[in-house]
Amino acid sequence: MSKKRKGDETSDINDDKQSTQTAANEIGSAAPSVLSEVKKTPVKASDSSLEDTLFHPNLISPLDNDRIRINSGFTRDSERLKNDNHEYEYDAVVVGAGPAGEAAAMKLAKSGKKVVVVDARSQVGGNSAHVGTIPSKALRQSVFNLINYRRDPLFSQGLDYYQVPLNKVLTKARKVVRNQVDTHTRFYERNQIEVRHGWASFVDNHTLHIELGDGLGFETITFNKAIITVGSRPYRPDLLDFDHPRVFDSDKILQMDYVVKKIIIYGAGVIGCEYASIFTGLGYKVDLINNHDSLLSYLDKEISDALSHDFRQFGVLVRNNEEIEKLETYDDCVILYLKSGKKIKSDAILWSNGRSGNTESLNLEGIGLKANSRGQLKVDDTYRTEVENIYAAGDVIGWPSLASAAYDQGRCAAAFMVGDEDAEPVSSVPTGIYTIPEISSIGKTEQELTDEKVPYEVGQAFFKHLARAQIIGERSGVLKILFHRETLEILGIHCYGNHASEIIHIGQAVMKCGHNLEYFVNTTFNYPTMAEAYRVAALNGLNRVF
Ligand SMILES: Cc1cc2nc3c(=O)[nH]c(=O)nc-3n(C[C@H](O)[C@H](O)[C@H](O)COP(=O)(O)OP(=O)(O)OC[C@H]3O[C@@H](n4cnc5c(N)ncnc54)[C@H](O)[C@@H]3O)c2cc1C
Ligand SMILES: NC(=O)c1ccc[n+]([C@@H]2O[C@H](COP(=O)([O-])OP(=O)(O)OC[C@H]3O[C@@H](n4cnc5c(N)ncnc54)[C@H](O)[C@@H]3O)[C@@H](O)[C@H]2O)c1
Repeated sequence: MSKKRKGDETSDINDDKQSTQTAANEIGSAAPSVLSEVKKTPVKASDSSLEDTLFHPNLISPLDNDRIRINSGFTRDSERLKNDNHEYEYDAVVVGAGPAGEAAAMKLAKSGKKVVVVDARSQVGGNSAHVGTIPSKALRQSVFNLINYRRDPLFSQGLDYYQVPLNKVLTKARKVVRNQVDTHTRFYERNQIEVRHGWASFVDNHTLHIELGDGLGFETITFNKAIITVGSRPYRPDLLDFDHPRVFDSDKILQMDYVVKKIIIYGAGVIGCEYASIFTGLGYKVDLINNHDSLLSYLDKEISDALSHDFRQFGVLVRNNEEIEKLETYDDCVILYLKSGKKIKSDAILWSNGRSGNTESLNLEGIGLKANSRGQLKVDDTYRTEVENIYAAGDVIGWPSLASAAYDQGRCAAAFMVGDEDAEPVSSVPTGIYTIPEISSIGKTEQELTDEKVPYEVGQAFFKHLARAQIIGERSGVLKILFHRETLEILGIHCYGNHASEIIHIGQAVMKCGHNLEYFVNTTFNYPTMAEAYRVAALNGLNRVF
């Protein structure tokens, strides 16, 4: 009779596994499912058939017939690259390899679909990686570093102040773009997603024409379903001659190769404000022409005011409620005439007044679709267009026109396409504006809560009082938490200051988890940190409640 000793329970489990494995091998099922079976079946010490069995480890012999098969249930690889049951070459085609297209393609591939991505550029990444988010943020970072360097007395003594050519600071941005393209190219490769380069247009609901360029002619492919993720491009009114070397939009500005002293930025949306920060940081004088009566009027009013104040401090001349009448271009300058009668002379103009969806070249008539006047497509809650097998996501559907949301929308569109039951359309998106300093927010503004007659209260933390902010030399900045004065539910968070776009995510997570303001008071924050602003703001707000 065997004796029970330390580890007996383990030996029982192993013994049980052994016997189950033998049975499993006979019917060809996989070892891993056996292991999970073992965990579910507790072994009783009094089981007499096991008591006589000695403990021994599971020995693997390459000479026996045990083989771990790929179709064990752990992976769907075996199903990948097999078409669904239909007559077309591909289960799905994704038109556009920006964030929306990439996310859609990844989700489709992971769901076992045969997918092809078509993009007009010779590299993946979309406008986001080539001319939008990535180069502008990398450029901003270089300018931010330059500003800090100039401000720091350790480095700035004896430093000649000169205007830095945009092209010079763009060197770093180009490197980041290249790295991003490499990273995203690998994603497609690793997931065995075919990528074709050329301009796509629809022949009909199941056929795509691809113009290959470079005299290579064209090809046609057939597909069961499609996702349109063609993104957007700067809106170019006929009023301006964009071929002139002093007239730029946000794509063309990345090619500017001369130094200017003054620049007009027409359009004070997100792009206009971000570039106003970049150009003043480079030492240029900026005239920022705003069609509205305040900057980024959808933001918290105090934050919009703080941005205007800081812009003025840094030499941006903000001109509100103005509209273009005409632009004259000369070899050595441009002159902007405004409807108010003003005229502004400058070295160049950056037009940043909105974007249009890239739908013209898609031959939408071929599939019975029509875009709106801004080239955007209408979709339902599942990202399906009015044509049953055609979906759309990203900038081409309009709101919110952000890379962050485009990625989620693309993934969700594909999830709905493959019938995922838990897919949810994108609804709450944080704002992240990379001016210097940054702005970020989530939830409602004071104006919205006042209009809705919600009894809210405000908690504030000014960065200049935080130890971490003082250490890193942060001069301006504020975190505002708006909360319901009775339930303490967090209703909105608004942040102005460097790292705002990171700081906001702490609040976003807390809101999403359903915690109220007390979370920030009952949680110990690292010290010194910028995150500590949440505790300071929460206490400040609670002190107002009576
Ligand atoms: C200057 C600037 C800064 C920005 N900064 C930010 C930021 O900081 N944060 C943020 O979240 N968002 C930012 N955005 C917005 C962000 O870039 C867009 O929301 C994002 O690129 C949209 O992604 P998308 O997948 O819809 O399309 P896109 O990135 O526009 O990609 C679409 C792709 O489709 C291709 N395509 C178009 N038509 C065809 C066709 N007929 N056939 C084949 N291919 C075609 C294009 O070549 C392109 O590669 C910024 C935008 C700009 C312009
Ligand atoms: N940090 C960021 O998140 C970030 C940075 C830059 C750009 N973006 C995205 O890029 C988009 C474009 O930014 P923007 O600053 O150029 O413009 P915007 O969308 O903020 O609009 C600026 C102005 O142009 C008008 N407009 C927009 N599209 C138009 C069109 N097709 N025809 C005529 N007028 C039009 C608008 O009504 C507005 O008055 C934004 O929607 C923004 O989401 C985001």
